[in-house]
Amino acid sequence: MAMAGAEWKSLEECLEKHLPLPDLQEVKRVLYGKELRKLDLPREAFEAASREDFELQGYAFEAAEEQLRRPRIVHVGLVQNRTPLPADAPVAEQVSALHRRIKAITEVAAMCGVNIICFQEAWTMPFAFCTREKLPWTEFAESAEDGPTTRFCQKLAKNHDMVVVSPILERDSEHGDVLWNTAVVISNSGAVLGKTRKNHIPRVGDFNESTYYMEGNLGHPVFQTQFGRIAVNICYGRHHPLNWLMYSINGAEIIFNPSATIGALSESLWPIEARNAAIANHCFTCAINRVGTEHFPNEFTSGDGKKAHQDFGYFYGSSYVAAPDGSRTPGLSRSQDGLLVAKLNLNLCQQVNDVWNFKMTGRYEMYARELAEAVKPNYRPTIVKE
Ligand SMILES: NC(=O)NCCC(=O)O
Repeated sequence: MAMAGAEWKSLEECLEKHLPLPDLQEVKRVLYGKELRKLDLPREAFEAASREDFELQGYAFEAAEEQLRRPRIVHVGLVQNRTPLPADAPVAEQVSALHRRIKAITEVAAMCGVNIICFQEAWTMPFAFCTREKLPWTEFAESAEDGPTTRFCQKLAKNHDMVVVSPILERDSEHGDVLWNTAVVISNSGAVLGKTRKNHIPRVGDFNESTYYMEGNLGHPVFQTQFGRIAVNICYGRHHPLNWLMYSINGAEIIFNPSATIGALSESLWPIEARNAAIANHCFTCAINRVGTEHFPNEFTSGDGKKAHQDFGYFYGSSYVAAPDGSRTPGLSRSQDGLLVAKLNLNLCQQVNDVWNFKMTGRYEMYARELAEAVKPNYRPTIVKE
């Protein structure tokens, strides 16, 4: 089956080009829950985005007014980007170029009043795990606590009074120098609030990440920020409903899903999974994917009998935000760097919870009991036969 690259800009652009207005409105109602109000972002922000050659979009999710609680408004920023330098450029130069790119995008986010910004998975490097080679890719790993990227993000956070979620390749020197796929959460004060690790490591296609790091060992931490309680479900974790659930059980109101995924594998799943998680868990979810094709110096095979190749496939961007009522923003483009700003009213989480009651009707105790049995080596599935 044909798989579009950069030439197919987005589902939204395609629908808008081809559907008559009344049909378009109905299609948007079904695809996006409802049409969200566009945010009135500052003109200078659009000018800067255009100068820096990235897309800027902004949408608002509304909630009903309450008598006892004031609206709990937070602006989130989702960043998707290409790697500016080729993968065979010197490591330090690639990292610096990415720092410069992210600084420019974060400055525009600040103009738009963003309170919490999240970058894409392993944002300081090409997604080189397909290669199964160690050097030079392991040289991109850094300390989560005081590596150069964390120090860079601390400055961004403090300068812009913004919480920064920075997904990196971590080297943990306190524990045998091992690598992890980690997101560092930096408070708007500039302090490192903590870190969380990718719980599910893919073993699909060219996602050979298990060659580099193990499943995370930090559980499902939720970070209390000045702007709300946040969690980070890194990439492949989005296929695991219980992973989303555990962040929600720990109180997450916004779950970020920084990702790196390609069209041939997951593009039809992408619009469903984070949106479904927002619905199922009465929270907001923010799905972020990188953009473009990354070429590697050496050929690698995919273990499928096909010819060796030097790229992973096409990272299709399409980052979006979904709300607990099932509504969602349109996606950013499939082909361009971008910043998506979303204004959330966190009161919506409890409002939807009170209507749909998934937290109340969830049979967690029954699942816990049954799962505890099911994972035992001598378990026999409950199948009733004639
Ligand atoms: N980065 C990552 O875990 N990708 C796996 C593929 C996918 O989840 O779509």
